[in-house]
Amino acid sequence: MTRAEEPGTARLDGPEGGPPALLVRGLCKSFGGNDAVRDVDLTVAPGAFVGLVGPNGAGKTTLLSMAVGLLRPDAGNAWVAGAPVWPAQDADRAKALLGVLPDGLALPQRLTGPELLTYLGRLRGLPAPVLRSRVDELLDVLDLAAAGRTLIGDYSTGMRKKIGLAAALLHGPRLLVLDEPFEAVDPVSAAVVRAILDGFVAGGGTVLMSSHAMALVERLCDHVAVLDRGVLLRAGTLDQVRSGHTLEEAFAELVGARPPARGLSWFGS
Ligand SMILES: Nc1ncnc2c1ncn2[C@@H]1O[C@H](COP(=O)(O)OP(=O)(O)OP(=O)(O)O)[C@@H](O)[C@H]1O
Repeated sequence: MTRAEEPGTARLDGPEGGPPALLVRGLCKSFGGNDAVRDVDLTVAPGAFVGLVGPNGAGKTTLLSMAVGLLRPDAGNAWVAGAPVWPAQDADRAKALLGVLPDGLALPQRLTGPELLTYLGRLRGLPAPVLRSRVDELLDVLDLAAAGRTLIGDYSTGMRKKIGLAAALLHGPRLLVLDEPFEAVDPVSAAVVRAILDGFVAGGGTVLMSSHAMALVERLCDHVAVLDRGVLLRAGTLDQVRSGHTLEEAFAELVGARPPARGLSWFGS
């Protein structure tokens, strides 16, 4: 069954069968009295490609961070293919299934891209020949091979995003959770990333990604979730959420009135 539901709860279904790729129940987080995420429920079925959209400050990063084990929730939990994300000491199975590209990823500045991936692959216990060939392939496909001797501290923003994505993909996860994966990525690399993600979903993987790029979400995702002020306003298939409009129009309608667009007074005539 695929349907859009009431605010605060949503199912995002793909093919039937098995536990959800990601189950979120009652996630809440507040910072100093500001409710960043309010009691969010979300069910993402295996094989779904979900776009999480919302205005600046809507709570997307906070929600994704709690769902993957990077930020402790005030309440609620998440499960990856039935494996709990919280408490942290019970999250080994969930983390093995997860590939994460966090917002503002803190990367070791004094390692090169190949060193970082090799280090992470060893931590994940990948056999040496498998690790070597995956590192080479990822660097090649993401156009980072030529920068093999460059320290990550000297990477551009887009290169950092790509090495972060490579790190998320390295161990062959079943669920990718990506915070703004296309931010600062050049158009040629973006096409590569799109192809990687399409192939990942075609192979049975599941993607949940946040983005502000509505056209990109419409092009890539089969499901959309709209978050505003910490509340999940709507979730469902792309067509359900768009309901006959463009996603941008539907989004503007859902998140409601904002101050009207206007120029700056000191530039106006
Ligand atoms: N560590 C923090 N300390 C205090 N407030 C925070 C913290 N992290 C997030 N917030 C607040 O929580 C709310 C949600 O922030 P969040 O970064 O999750 O939004 P977002 O939807 O990802 O925004 P954007 O699209 O601008 O990246 C905002 O009001 C933000 O100021």
